[in-house]
Amino acid sequence: MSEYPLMLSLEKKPVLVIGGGKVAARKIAGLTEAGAKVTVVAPTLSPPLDQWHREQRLVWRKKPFAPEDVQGFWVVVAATDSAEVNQQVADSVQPHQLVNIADQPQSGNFTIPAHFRRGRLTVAVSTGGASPSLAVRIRDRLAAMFSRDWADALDTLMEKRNRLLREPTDKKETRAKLRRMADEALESLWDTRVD
Ligand SMILES: C[C@@]1(CC(=O)O)C2=NC(=C\c3[nH]c(c(CCC(=O)O)c3CC(=O)O)Cc3[nH]c(c(CC(=O)O)c3CCC(=O)O)/C=C3\N/C(=C\2)[C@@H](CCC(=O)O)[C@]3(C)CC(=O)O)/[C@H]1CCC(=O)O
Ligand SMILES: NC(=O)c1ccc[n+]([C@@H]2O[C@H](COP(=O)([O-])OP(=O)(O)OC[C@H]3O[C@@H](n4cnc5c(N)ncnc54)[C@H](O)[C@@H]3O)[C@@H](O)[C@H]2O)c1
Repeated sequence: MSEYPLMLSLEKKPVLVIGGGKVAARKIAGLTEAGAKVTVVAPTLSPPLDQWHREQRLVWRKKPFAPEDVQGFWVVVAATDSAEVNQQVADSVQPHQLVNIADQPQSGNFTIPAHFRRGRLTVAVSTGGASPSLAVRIRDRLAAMFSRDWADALDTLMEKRNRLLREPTDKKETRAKLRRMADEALESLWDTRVD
């Protein structure tokens, strides 16, 4: 069976990260960028996470993981260096919780794809855990094909689209215009490489 790709709105949502090391820091960077309210359960924090804690960008519960810690969190990420603890996290969540297990993807119910952004454009690459290193390499090759100009172009497209959708014109005509706008953007920006 294949996985279902989705983009998750995490603004103000409580997210629990177990572990305070290198991998946890990367996940937390992405989560806070998405506006999540991150709580970390870990006996120790790496220097960057300790800094974020002092800046009150995360809540730190200084302790080893216990199964009841997952209660009340919509999203849970296990990123400790202990396979046993990570598996314990997977075993503690309820079926309605989203859980990512950094060292045993099949024990969780979501993984994080390698990705890059150009403003509102997100390009994500997943190998479903087959080779995270290959996903990163493919991501890097694709990223080189997308200049920074895509960000502005998408803002402009969104404005134009919203304006068009408000106009009381024929639906067919609107759709044709929207497609033409997309074609023009693609024509002018495709393969405008990053220097
Ligand atoms: C894309 C990215 C997103 C993110 O983590 O945010 C991500 N891994 C990244 C980095 C990275 N991963 C690894 C290294 C060290 C090796 C190296 O340097 O190559 C580095 C680099 C580093 O840590 O610096 C190795 C690794 N990864 C996993 C295992 C465990 C295992 O599979 O057993 C092992 C150890 C076994 C091995 O080596 O294979 C597991 C997972 N890693 C995934 C995603 C998910 C599947 C994605 C997919 O396949 O589509 C999945 C299943 C779970 C998850 O969702 O976490 C992020 C890109 C960062 C960026 O943007 O640059
Ligand atoms: N998914 C990925 O992208 C990816 C990439 C590389 C490695 N990994 C795997 O991720 C794991 C973490 O790697 P790392 O480099 O971040 O390790 P690390 O050594 O930098 O950090 C480990 C953290 O786990 C915490 N921890 C240990 N026991 C704990 C417990 N009982 N409760 C709560 N926290 C506890 C420690 O305090 C520490 O903060 C490893 O298992 C590694 O195999 C995953």
